[in-house]
Amino acid sequence: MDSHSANTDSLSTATLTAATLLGFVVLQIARKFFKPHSPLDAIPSFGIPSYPFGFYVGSWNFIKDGRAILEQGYLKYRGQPFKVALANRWLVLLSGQRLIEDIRKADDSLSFADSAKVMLQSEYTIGYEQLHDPFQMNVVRTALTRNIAACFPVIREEIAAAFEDLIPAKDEWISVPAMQTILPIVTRVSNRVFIGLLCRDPDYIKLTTQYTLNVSSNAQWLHVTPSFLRPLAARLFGHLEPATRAAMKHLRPILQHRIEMDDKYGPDWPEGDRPLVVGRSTRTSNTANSTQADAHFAQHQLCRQPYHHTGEYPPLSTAICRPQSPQGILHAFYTLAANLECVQPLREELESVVGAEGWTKEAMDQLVKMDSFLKESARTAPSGAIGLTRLATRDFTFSDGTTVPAGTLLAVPVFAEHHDEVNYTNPEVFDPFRFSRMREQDGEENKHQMVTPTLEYMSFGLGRHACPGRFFAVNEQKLILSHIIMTYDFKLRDGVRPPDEWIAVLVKANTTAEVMFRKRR
Ligand code: HEM
Repeated sequence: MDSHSANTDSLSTATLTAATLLGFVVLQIARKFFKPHSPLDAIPSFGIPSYPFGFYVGSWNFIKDGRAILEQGYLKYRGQPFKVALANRWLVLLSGQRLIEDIRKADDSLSFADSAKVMLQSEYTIGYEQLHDPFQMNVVRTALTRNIAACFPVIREEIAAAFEDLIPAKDEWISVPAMQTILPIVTRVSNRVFIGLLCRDPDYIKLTTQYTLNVSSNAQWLHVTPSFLRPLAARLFGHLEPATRAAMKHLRPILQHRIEMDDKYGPDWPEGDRPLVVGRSTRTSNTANSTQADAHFAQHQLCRQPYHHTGEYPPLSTAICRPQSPQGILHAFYTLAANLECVQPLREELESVVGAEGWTKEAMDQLVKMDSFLKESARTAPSGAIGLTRLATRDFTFSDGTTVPAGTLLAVPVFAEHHDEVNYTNPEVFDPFRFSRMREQDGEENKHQMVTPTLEYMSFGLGRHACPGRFFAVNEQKLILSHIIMTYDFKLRDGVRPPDEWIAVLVKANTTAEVMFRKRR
């Protein structure tokens, strides 16, 4: 190629690039001036520079520092709606009791499942059906919640076995990576309830632990992938299909055994062999007996494309897609290790209550200080900066007259609400027994519990979509923390609570910190 044609080529490339950029700028300006008026225009935006393309700069800033932007927006607009830029859409924030109450009372015009489709990319990361399927909701609401007390012996057994495997109680201090140790323990304990002793299989532990982590990381890149490419991208690079295939290798024999037992015994399935939760679920099926319904449902699932299994089979969809459970325990453990003065009062309460009642659900209900400690930990370290995410499925008008059009994504800045002095005295202070003190007042004994969502405390959401797994989750957290407190002395290797890790509005408890354990003296 001679130098003249090389120059011409680079000139035409530069011209083409400049023309493309110019075209893009003109298109954006034209869109700004000619786009139809939207009710969203009336809602003030926050964190968006006023120059052209400010939306994109704002959305980039939000990815980097979403929590701080929300806190500042909250301080400016508390009680009024404001909006921030997400990668490709607005997110409208609603705060203050009046607007939160509107969300609480709303029907399906504000949809939780559709918001998960956007925020979690649930269709590709979990399986869309999982958030809709009445089967799994019924498993959690009825079969799981009603059987918590019956599950106690196996949960306790699994906690003891898992800790002994991963943190053997020795006389000398041993150091372990906190996240890599606690996450598999919690996953294993939850899975024991759903799938029995398969929960101990190292391959299954790895699979389910990794699955939990993949849900949020894959949701992030899928969120910025153009929507028409998502099905392909998820199929090529996502975790759902390979994880489902790998899990079904383990689950298939269990399901088949359950089906065979059901065919043989029907309702008289021998008690010892009966699954703890799935076999007792109540479903909306017309099948007369629920065990049979479950077994045939599972069989039906096996016949379908693997892509859909994860979303519909409870051991996978219900137990392991809940990263909040291990996260909640990890947060609480870091906080306890950073506030060792709390250990003695918690031990005394445990010794007194469990000494009298044994390791029962009734005993867990009486652990008022433990409940307060865990609730305060969840208040100060919720699973993210926002909660109560909803998608408007039709135009929706709030009680202050604000209208959002169908398709708008909404959320409450929960972290900011949890740190507002309107809601809490000294909100920045970690006060482990603030809720147990409240319960000492006459008439307040049964209030302020961790499982009770309120307008000021939204770690489990609020209203008709408030987490149905919270009764199980809180009992599990109490049992695990109790085991740690009664079995070990522990401390943070570096002496201070390791910082949480934020990306945009999501938070993870520190992933690299080491913690130290020895047998309790
Ligand atoms: C500490 C642990 C957990 C936390 C912090 C948590 C938190 C939440 C939150 C914030 C929501 C959304 C509520 C709303 O927007 O109003 C939710 C929904 C849900 N959670 Fe949990 N969760 C936990 C554990 C669990 C467990 C262990 C299960 C099942 C065994 C579970 C099952 C569900 C289900 C099925 C929904 C969807 C509810 C619906 O569609 O109406 N969660 N959870």
